[in-house]
Amino acid sequence: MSSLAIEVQGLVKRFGDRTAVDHVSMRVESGEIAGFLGPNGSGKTTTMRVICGLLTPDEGRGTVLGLDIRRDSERLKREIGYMTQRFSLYEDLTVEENLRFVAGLYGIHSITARVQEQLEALGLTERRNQLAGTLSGGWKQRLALSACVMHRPKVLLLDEPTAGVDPKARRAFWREIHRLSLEGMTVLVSTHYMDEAERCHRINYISLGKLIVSGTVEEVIARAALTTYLVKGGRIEEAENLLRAHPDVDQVAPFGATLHVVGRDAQKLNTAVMAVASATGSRAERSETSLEDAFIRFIGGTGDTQA
Ligand SMILES: Nc1ncnc2c1ncn2[C@@H]1O[C@H](COP(=O)(O)OP(=O)(O)OP(=O)(O)O)[C@@H](O)[C@H]1O
Repeated sequence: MSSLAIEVQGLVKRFGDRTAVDHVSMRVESGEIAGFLGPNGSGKTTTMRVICGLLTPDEGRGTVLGLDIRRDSERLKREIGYMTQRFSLYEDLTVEENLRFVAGLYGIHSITARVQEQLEALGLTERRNQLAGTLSGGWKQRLALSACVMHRPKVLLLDEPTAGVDPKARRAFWREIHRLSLEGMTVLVSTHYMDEAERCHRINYISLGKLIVSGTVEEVIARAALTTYLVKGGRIEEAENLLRAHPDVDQVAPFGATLHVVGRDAQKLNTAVMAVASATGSRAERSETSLEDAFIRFIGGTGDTQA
């Protein structure tokens, strides 16, 4: 079998006259954590639903674990774990009862042993008798993840699993994702958080239904071909206004008392930044371009204003 867990080509999904997914091709290697990023409404959820066989594409083809996403959709549903954005648990059941219920749905034979294993794997043992409704957001997500991998899927699709969860709980959640990946699970995860994108082996960026760029974080940043300066000190507000109005400057973003200044033409940006720094008594220094800068540049290229 190929080492590709997910391979889709030219996927198109329309809702009426709206094209939610527009000729998307994507490959995810086995055991890889692939990030799926893009503005709201750019087509991430729809693409995931097509990949797991819940929606039939209008055009295009694809395989997951060698299974055809159109023909083998019923088998696919058993091979894939899918955590939706609003994954719901039974709030008036305990953690353990929720897991036992899910194990029953999947027709798992030795439910007690499997549930015990899942409780331990996700650090939920101490909370096994707690009502799911009383868990914090982070623990609810861990329980949801636990439910989604109960049937030991080889591919896991996670749709914004950590939205609204605090940083500590997000970190714990990502430890689980990495653990599952080390065990050989392939993960496709959508997120709006840049730090989460950086935890992925590769990322895919979609805008207005079109896949704009795929690659490692370094490759994606390099593809944006941007130059970045940090400007600080002096009359910083005046510097910000001048830089914003400058034709050779593409982005100006304040981070505390520092301006993050980005441009496509390194030479012209250098000239612009140095002139403004000198006029306003500020200091300017070259800096690394961030993933966020790169994404904003890609959105600029597609005319999507939803970022
Ligand atoms: N069942 C549906 N019927 C009609 N339009 C839909 C349906 N599902 C999605 N859409 C539209 O398709 C587009 C893509 O939506 P989708 O939910 O896939 O985006 P997304 O990238 O997951 O967004 P978000 O980050 O907000 O979750 C949106 O314009 C959405 O309104």
